[in-house]
Amino acid sequence: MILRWLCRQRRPLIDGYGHHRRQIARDVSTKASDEATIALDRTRNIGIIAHIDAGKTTTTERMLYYSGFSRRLGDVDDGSTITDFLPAERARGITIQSAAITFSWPPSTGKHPPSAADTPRSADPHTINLIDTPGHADFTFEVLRSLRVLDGAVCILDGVAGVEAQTEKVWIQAGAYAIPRIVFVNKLDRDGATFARTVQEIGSKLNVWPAICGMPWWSGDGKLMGVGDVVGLRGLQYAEGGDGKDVQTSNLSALDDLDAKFGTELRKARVALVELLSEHDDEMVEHYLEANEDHLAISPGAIIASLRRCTLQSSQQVVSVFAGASFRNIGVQPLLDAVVDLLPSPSERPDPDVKSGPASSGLTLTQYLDKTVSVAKTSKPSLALQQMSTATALAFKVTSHPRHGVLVYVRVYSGTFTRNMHLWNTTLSVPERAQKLLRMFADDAVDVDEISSGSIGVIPGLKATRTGDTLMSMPPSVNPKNGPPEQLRDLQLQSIHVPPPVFFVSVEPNSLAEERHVRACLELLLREDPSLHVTLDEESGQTHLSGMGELHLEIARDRLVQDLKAKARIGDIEIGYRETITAESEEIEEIYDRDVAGKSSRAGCIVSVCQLGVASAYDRDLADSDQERHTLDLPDDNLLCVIIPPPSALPTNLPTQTLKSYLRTGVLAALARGPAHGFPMHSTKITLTLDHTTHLFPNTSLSAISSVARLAVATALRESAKIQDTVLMEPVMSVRISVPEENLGAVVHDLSAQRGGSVASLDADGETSYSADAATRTVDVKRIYTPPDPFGSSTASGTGDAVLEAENRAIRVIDATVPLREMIGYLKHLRSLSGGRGTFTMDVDRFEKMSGVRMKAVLEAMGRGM
Ligand SMILES: Nc1nc2c(ncn2[C@@H]2O[C@H](COP(=O)(O)OP(=O)(O)OP(=O)(O)O)[C@@H](O)[C@H]2O)c(=O)[nH]1
Repeated sequence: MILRWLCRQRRPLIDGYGHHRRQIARDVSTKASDEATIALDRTRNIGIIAHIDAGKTTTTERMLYYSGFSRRLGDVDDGSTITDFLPAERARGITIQSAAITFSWPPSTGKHPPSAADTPRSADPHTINLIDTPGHADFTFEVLRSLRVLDGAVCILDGVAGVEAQTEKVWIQAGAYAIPRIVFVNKLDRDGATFARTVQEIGSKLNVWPAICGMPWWSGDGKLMGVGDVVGLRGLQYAEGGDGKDVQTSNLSALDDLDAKFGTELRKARVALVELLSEHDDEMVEHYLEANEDHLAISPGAIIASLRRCTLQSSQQVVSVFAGASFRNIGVQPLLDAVVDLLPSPSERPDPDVKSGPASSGLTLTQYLDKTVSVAKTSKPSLALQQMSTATALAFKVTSHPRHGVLVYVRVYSGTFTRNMHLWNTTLSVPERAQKLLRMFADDAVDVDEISSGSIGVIPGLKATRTGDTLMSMPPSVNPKNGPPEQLRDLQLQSIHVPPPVFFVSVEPNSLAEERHVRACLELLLREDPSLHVTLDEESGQTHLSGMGELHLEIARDRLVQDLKAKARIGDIEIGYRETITAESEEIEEIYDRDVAGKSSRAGCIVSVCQLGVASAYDRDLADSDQERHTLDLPDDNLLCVIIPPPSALPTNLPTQTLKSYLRTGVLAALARGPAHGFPMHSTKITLTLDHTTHLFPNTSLSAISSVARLAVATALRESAKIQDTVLMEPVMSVRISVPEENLGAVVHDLSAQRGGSVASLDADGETSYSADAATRTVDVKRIYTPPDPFGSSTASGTGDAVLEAENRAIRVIDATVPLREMIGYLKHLRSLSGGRGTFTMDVDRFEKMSGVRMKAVLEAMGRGM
């Protein structure tokens, strides 16, 4: 249509058909690129983050309802939500997987003439890709991998509980990815809700200035009726018991008749908002002066623009705060407007960093592609063109769908992925094919022809791609099996650090016949969730599945047995101890010589093992030898040092990288089982020497290389254990506990006397979390404006409210390190010590050697004995 129109318009002006066609193509492509720019500008990739139970799923359900995506309001409590669709989520009423869902806000009507320059962004429909993340600490990794691909986040706070421990943690993580955030204070309908204290905690615990844009509007008897729009100077009253679509709007003069006190408070809030913005945004000062220093005369458009500038500052100092109660359908539409008005489009986000091979390249994606293009331009122009159009994406989630099979969720960072495209997985160096492309609407999928830069979409049917892998489009001229041009082969988007697993279960197929299916299910589970690990103990034949927390493994177990129908016995959840050697082994020479699948295969190597950080008797200077040393970091602080022939001395089927990779696989298999107690090895240095005259043979295969490395390391570990006993190491957690002041003594005593914990710091009086590093705290809590609450001790509004300060002071924060074993079931105990008010978060701090007495107790409890 566009093309025909252009033809008619341009025919008299052109002088030749070729020129004509080029001109049209240019015009069409300019128009297409304008459309693409507008589409990108009108896209928001956002996440919802919060502490468990703050109301993320309930709020998401409202968003879907108001956007027209769903026609009914889902309820977490009766298991009818759209985003929590896994059976385990519905049964437990919690979010486990991040769900990605796309909708339009404001609802799209199909026809949208361009808006005038001064209308807010939220006047035009935007495509919102929303990810509802889990709040439970065991799923932190799930949150992290979602944050990695988001451009902005809505942080939901529970108006009764305030800023909770998990919120602080996720807030800091979002800050580390420089993700702009806005806050929604939810559950303000509940008894005991306090907007004022929650807002103060945003300053004291999250170290960011709260800019109140929406405030609760309570009736005289303390019932939440609606919200005050501080930017638009309006009161929004929601029909009681309604679905939230019936909203009565009152301007200031109407408010003065309706609820004069609230009108006065709304004016105060506007003054405080303009004052705060003026401190962080020079343009707001200009508006203020232009408005003759009248805070109320500044236009809402100017305020929204200022809030947006502050939200997008590289280190966010000001956060816009909105109020409501999702469950009562109050305050969600203004929050949606804020998502569009304040959070960035993909084009406003920094270019992602990339690494080349295992190391960071120090370049962003665009810089990297530009660099390879300029190199290629000098040699081969066609290559330059291919690289310019390279589409790259990060696979941030893999899941298996009952109807669509394995789905890989991707965030596209450059170019456009189209249907039927040949792809290259640069992390695994394997080709893939995108036969179909989908856009997900929670559990439903719609076919699309392309997924363009800045978008989130789904590629079904990929064979190998896992969460965290980088995918790249293949130029049509290249044989897909050979991979992309050399300069691009190694390009990877930064992946996500996976912390070490601390719990495990054994998985045993019910019968030999089930083994293959169980293995396939475990493989799928690992593709979905890289924070799970599977190790196969070659000697006992047992498979161990390990993860980050008890709930994490419980859910993995349910998924394996109930959803994927793996017929296997799953053992009890146990702590993942590690084993370490205390003596250096001698050098062990191993020659592997076996028939594999009817073919004889032979390889050899020499191995010695010692404790990491202890000088080895077998360290030798390679200056005069023809060998090369390569050092490889392995999980669990193990280190592999391989001494191998230089590339020129290696057979052609064994290039250095391949040789190292197969040696590494063999060594990892041996390290999975300690020699005395069968726990994975920790802090072990392995020196493996491979001589081309004595260890490589004409029939040396890759599997023989792995096997000889595994056997030699296992023997060396046993030899070391014969010289001196191995020691167990246990996970020690870094724990942050929040408790009321009056319970502080009891909790600290319990930690140090009963649980072997060591308290690292207690916050100073009146300070909360950020006080641990007071130097980094920039927010002066006394200067934060808060409107009055109908409940609780604070009734007076204003800044520096002494009552609120006293309330803040009542909660103290303890930072400690405690062995994980002592933290099992701790939440229940903490609740009993603190009248139900204590909360905590924990992460793995380190693995620590256990004393003989402690080790004995642990082994006895496991029925193993020393
Ligand atoms: N009174 C009241 N209850 C609410 C409100 N919002 C959510 N709830 C309730 O709070 C509980 C938790 O809500 P969810 O939406 O599941 O919270 P979540 O943050 O998604 O929880 P996780 O996914 O498990 O982290 C449910 O019982 C909701 O009905 C609200 O505004 N007011």
